[in-house]
Amino acid sequence: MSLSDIRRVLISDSLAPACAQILRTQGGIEVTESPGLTHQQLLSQIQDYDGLIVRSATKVTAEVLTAGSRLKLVGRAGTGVDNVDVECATKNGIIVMNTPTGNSISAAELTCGLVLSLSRQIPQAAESMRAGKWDRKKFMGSELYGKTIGILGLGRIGKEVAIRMQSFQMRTIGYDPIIPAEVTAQFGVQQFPLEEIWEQCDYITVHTPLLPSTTGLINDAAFSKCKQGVKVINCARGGIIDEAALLRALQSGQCGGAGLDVFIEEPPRERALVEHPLVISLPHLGASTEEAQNRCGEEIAQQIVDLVKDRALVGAVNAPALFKAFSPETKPWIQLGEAMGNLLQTLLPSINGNVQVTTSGEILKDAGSFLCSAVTVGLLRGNKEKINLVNGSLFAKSTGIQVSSQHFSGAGEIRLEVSGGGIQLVGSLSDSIPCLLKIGTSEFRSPVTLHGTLILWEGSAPLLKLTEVLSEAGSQLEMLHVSNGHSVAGISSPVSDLSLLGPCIQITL
Ligand SMILES: NC(=O)C1=CN([C@@H]2O[C@H](COP(=O)(O)OP(=O)(O)OC[C@H]3O[C@@H](n4cnc5c(N)ncnc54)[C@H](O)[C@@H]3O)[C@@H](O)[C@H]2O)C=CC1
Ligand SMILES: O=C(O)C(=O)COP(=O)(O)O
Repeated sequence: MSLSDIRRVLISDSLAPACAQILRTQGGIEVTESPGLTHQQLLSQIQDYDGLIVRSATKVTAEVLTAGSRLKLVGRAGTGVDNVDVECATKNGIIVMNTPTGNSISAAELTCGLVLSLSRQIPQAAESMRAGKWDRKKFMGSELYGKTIGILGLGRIGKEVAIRMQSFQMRTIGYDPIIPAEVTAQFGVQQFPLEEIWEQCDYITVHTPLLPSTTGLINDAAFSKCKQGVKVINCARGGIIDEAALLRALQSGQCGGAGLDVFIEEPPRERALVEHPLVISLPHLGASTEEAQNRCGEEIAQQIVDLVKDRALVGAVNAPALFKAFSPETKPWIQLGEAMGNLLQTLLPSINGNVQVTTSGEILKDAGSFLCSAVTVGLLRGNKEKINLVNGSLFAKSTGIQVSSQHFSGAGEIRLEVSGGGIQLVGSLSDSIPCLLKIGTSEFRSPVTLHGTLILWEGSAPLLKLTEVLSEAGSQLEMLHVSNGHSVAGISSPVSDLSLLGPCIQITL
């Protein structure tokens, strides 16, 4: 099963029309657009599709992924993939890809809009005008000028928020455990430990993914350390600000207002926050601009077309080994690893225990992990229906095979060794073509191209017998390699009866 073989795609959320158009015209893909499918409808239809494209509304659960028996890809036209069970997708060998930059500006602009709205209660004032009032006293605001905004999460969106709020001459401080302080200083954000952030801020905005470490990042304890009347904004994910703690802080006056675009449950059935007079709430609109939707729709479509055309793998969040299979430098090594794993599987009566992958040569210094995945895919091909470079290493663990790698540097040969069950195979590339050099102590006089259908036997070549059997079977000898122990023949098509040649094995790579 090739992961690039994507013929039918289902779009189950509302996306820009450009997405389907690019898939159809550039990828030759059949596209069904069904925004607003119910979970039950999705479950009953997904088996007909190779790819599914969603925004945040469709919940791509384990049930959906399992029902999608031919599903190879889930595309998220947007940033957060928390509506996709990525772990289950990986187990099932399904690529999950997103377009993380396409909607950053829109989300940042909306965040800034909420900061401004909170400072002057703009939506509340507009609402009171609509109700026929002229209430100038009630809506006394405060300037942003000279105030401090704390930005938690200084990635793509956090950075854009900082740059924009600086034009109001706000002081921008923040915290991010990954982005170095020197980097954020370049866009005007001074970082502090979280403990020192709370007491400094007039506004706090969160721009992190929802992780165990960010769930309830702003909670009762954090609110209690904040300035009285602090205003908070969440345009990231519901739950980063603890909703119950926020309600308590609003009721006590510790929090002076909140701008919420996202909720733990969407749409929120619990209405206390939405109905609170100091809360400005929105129905998850961060990415809802024409520009962001066009970008995300076009990008996800282009990424899928690139995959289908075998040009590149862009935006995949769960397939580091597969990514290597698209790079011209590493692609032939991946092919070699798969072919050697497959050869080892054919030579051994059963595979369990340890398989050792040994690389040598400077250019393979960091290749251990993706070559282990490639060897595993070859080892398990035929035993596991959906084995590929997305789930290779996960499958090895569950099958009781331990594939580990070691590397020898130095100026010697660049080669790959795969050993298991007492058999050692040595391979390398010859003009970028995967080749076998040795089986145990049998060293081939010239490299054996690992491609097409091969037959392998111990001993020298019974050339006459071989050509006779092959011609009777309608096949032809294409190459013959001999060594001090084994011989390998490349043949034009598989042969059903090899018994006339004695103990031979046939392998199709
Ligand atoms: N409301 C909406 O419609 C939209 C929401 N989003 C959401 O916005 C959030 C941020 O998106 P991006 O900026 O693109 O992500 P990003 O990955 O570029 O940045 C996230 C940052 O959070 C940091 N981080 C992780 N744990 C942290 C912690 N404990 N404390 C502080 N920082 C932490 C990371 O180091 C990273 O730099 C995501 O949750 C995304 O799903 C994105 C687009 C639209
Ligand atoms: O990209 C994200 O993370 C978002 O939250 C945007 O969600 P949406 O595409 O508008 O359903």
